[in-house]
Amino acid sequence: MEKFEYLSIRYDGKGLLEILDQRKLPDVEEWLVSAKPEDMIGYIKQLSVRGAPLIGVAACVALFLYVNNEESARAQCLTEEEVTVVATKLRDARPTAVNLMNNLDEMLQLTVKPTADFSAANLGRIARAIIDREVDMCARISVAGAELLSDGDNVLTHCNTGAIATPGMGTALGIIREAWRQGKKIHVYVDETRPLLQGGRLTTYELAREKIPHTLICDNMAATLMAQGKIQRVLVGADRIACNGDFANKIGTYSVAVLAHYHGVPFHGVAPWSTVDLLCPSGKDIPIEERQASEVQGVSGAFGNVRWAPANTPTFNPAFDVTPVELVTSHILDTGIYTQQQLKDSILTKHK
Ligand SMILES: CSC[C@H]1O[C@H](OP(=O)(O)O)[C@H](O)[C@@H]1O
Repeated sequence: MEKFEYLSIRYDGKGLLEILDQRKLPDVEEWLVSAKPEDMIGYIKQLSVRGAPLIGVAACVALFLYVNNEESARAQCLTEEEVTVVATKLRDARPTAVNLMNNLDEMLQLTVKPTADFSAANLGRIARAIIDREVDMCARISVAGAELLSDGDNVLTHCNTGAIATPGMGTALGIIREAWRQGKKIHVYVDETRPLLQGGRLTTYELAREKIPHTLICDNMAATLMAQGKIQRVLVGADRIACNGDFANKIGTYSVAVLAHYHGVPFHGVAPWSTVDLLCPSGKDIPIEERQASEVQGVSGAFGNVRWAPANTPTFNPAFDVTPVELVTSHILDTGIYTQQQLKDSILTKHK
C-alpha cells in the first residue's frame, strides 16, 4: 500500500503506521506507532483513534499491515480463517460506529466468496479504496451541506466531526469548512461535549487552525442560545444510521435535537453512506457503548487525570445516544440530502 498522510493517521508505505493521539490534543501533538492489531485495538478503545469514519479506516490499515508482515515472514498468503480472526478482534474494538464493521466486512470480501483474495496486495488495494472513498464522501457531503448555510448563520456543532475524525475534510465540520472556503461568513458555536470534550478540545483545535470564527460553550448553554434566536442550524455527525432514519451519535446529541425541535431550528445528521446500517431496523437496535466511570467522575487528557466526584461515585456513561428520525430535519449524506421518507425509500432501494 502506498504511503499516505491525513490529519490524524499516516502510513509510510514501508510498514510504519502512526496515529495522532487524540486524547492528548489540543496541547500535545503526539504520534503513536501501531505495529500490530492489538496496538490499534487499544488506541480505538481508549479514543486515541476516534470518529466513526477514522475508526473504520484505521482498523482496515491495521489489518492490512498485519497480513503484510505475516505474509512477508512466512513467504505465503494467510488463510481466510487467519485473516478473519484478526479482523474480528478489530471489529469488536467499539460496538456503535458501524463504519468499523462495514469496512472490515469489505476487507473480508464477504460478497465475492469463494473468489476472495486474502493476499496483502489485495487487502492493501481494498483498504486504499476504502480510504479514497471516505475522502471523496467527506468532500461530497461538505459541498452538498454547505448549500444549506447562508452568510451570517450561527451553526451549533456537537462532538468532533472534522478532519481529525475522518481521513478527509470531515462530515458536519466539513460542511462548515466548505462554507467558510466559499466565503460564507458563518460563526460556529461548539458544544464542549462532556464527558470527553471532543468539541472543546478537537473542534476548537480544527477551527482555530483555519481561523474559522467560533465560540466554545458548555453543553448546558445551547438551550439559551436557541431561546435567544442565536442558532440558525445544528449540524451533528453520526455513528450509525438505522433503516428508519433514527441514528446514534455522541451522547448529548438527542438533547440538542429536542432543543432544536422545540425552538424550530433545522437539525441535520451528517455522515457518509458507510454509516448507514442496512441490517439495523431502528434506533432501538443500535448497540450503545458504555464507558468507564472515571470519565464522568472527572476528566482526563493531556492535562492529566482530574477527579472531582468522590472516588467510586456510581456513574451512568453511555458514549452515544439515539435521536429519533422525527427530530431530524434531514440527513446529509454523500449521496444527497434526505428527509425521513426519502432516506427510508433510498434504503429500501438498496435492500432490493
Ligand atoms: C465524523 S465522527 C462521527 C462521530 O464519532 C464520534 O464519536 P467518538 O468521538 O466516540 O468516536 C461522534 O459521535 C461523532 O459525531
